[in-house]
Amino acid sequence: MVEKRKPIHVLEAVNRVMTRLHTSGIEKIPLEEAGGRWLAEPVIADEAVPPFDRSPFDGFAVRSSDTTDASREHPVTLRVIETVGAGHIAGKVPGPGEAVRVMTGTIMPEGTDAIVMFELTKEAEDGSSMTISRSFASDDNVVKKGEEMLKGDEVLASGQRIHAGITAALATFGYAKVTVAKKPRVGVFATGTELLEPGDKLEPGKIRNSNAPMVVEQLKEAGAEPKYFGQLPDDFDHCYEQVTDVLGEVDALITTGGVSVGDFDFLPAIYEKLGAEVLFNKVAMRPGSVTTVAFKDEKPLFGLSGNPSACFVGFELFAAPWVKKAMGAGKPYLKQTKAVLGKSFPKPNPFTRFVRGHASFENGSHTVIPAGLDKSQVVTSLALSNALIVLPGGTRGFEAGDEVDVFLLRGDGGSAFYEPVKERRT
Ligand SMILES: Nc1nc2c(c(=O)[nH]1)N[C@H]1C(S)=C(S)[C@@H](COP(=O)(O)OP(=O)(O)OC[C@H]3O[C@@H](n4cnc5c(N)ncnc54)[C@H](O)[C@@H]3O)O[C@H]1N2
Ligand code: MOO
Ligand SMILES: [Mg+2]
Repeated sequence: MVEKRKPIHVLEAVNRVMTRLHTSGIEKIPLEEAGGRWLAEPVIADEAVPPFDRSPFDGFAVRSSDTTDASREHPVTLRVIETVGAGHIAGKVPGPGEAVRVMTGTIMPEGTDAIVMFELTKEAEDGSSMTISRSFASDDNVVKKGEEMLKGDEVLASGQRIHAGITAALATFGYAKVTVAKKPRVGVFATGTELLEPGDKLEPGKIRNSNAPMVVEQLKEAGAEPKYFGQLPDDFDHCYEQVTDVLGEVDALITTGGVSVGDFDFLPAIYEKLGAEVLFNKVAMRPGSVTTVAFKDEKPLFGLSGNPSACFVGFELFAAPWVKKAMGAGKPYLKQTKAVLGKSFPKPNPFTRFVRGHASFENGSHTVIPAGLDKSQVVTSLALSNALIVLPGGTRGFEAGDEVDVFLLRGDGGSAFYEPVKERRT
């Protein structure tokens, strides 16, 4: 007699996984390796930025009081006493009627309080003087110390994913090493006697393993350190032995296939023999209803479906946010938005459906259309998708023009929480 599983809502399933302890520990890594990781501590300005008053132009540093009477009719000529480039400090202090030639980024010479760009001056052939025909006030064209940040300011809160702009801020404030959460090591097994590797020639009854390379890639996108342990045939003893063998080496383990109720679906029995705590083994969603998550000694075991689209969705909903939270992400979930359905989806479903779709942002509105065949077994729709369209379960389908919830795949910023979509429409 086949076991009857009780489906739980997606939100409940997500919460059961995400409320478990997430610890990978922290480490300090070189700035140049920190891209894609999450800040485990806030970035604090170690100094003001800019750290000194400086010139924003190639021009002349002047004493504004010398220019008060300058006009087109009565130009003022100042003696140029020195030339200073960025990184150098003026050696002389200009007196009345004197100016210093400075380049962009140069610290303001002592005694000067305004910058006149070259284009507004007339220089003597020999460079010994220059003439201006308008007045300048104190601080005109001076970039002031601390204009951008003051010493001790919080520049960035922790929990943000490090991109090029954050790298620039880290470099500015002297973070040659950056404190980040350690990458969780996540093991991957593909189960199924029918599986061949991508380089193999097809044989009757066999298919190429697409789940393992896909999940490894999803893990990389999520920022984890994937470790692919290979394929396992549908043999209980062999699978059990392999799973127990590798558990010590990883922080989490993902398997694909073998989680349903078939005669050779051994994952449920493996969880039982391991004494793992099964959080759920049926979710009210399509695809991926058989997705199972169990914990063995605080290590999650993600039993993803063998069907490629179900495997993909199960990863994005449960494994990816766990990985990101373990890595210190403040916003571990897929980015969520609303979009207009560009094409009708007439098939009703009692469960929430995550349709692989293509979202585009044009003329100020988001439109999303289903990508390819919407079946759990389908692989190619995944290649065309950049979004999951969330269609709540109910008794009728959806029409073009309906507003729908959308999860954006591979987006840079995520959401802080898994927003409960209506799980059932009436
Ligand atoms: N009696 C029932 N049968 C099934 C149910 C059910 O509720 N009652 N659920 C169906 C649903 S929904 C899904 S989804 C699948 C899930 O099956 P498993 O997770 O146990 O996966 P397998 O049986 O091992 O494989 C399913 C399917 O996927 C192919 N596969 C497996 N691994 C890979 C891989 N690495 N790369 C590409 N394709 C893979 C496999 O050949 C099968 O065709 O169960 C339904 N059945
Ligand atoms: O769990 Mo299956 O993927 O719903 O189709
Ligand atoms: Mg099966």
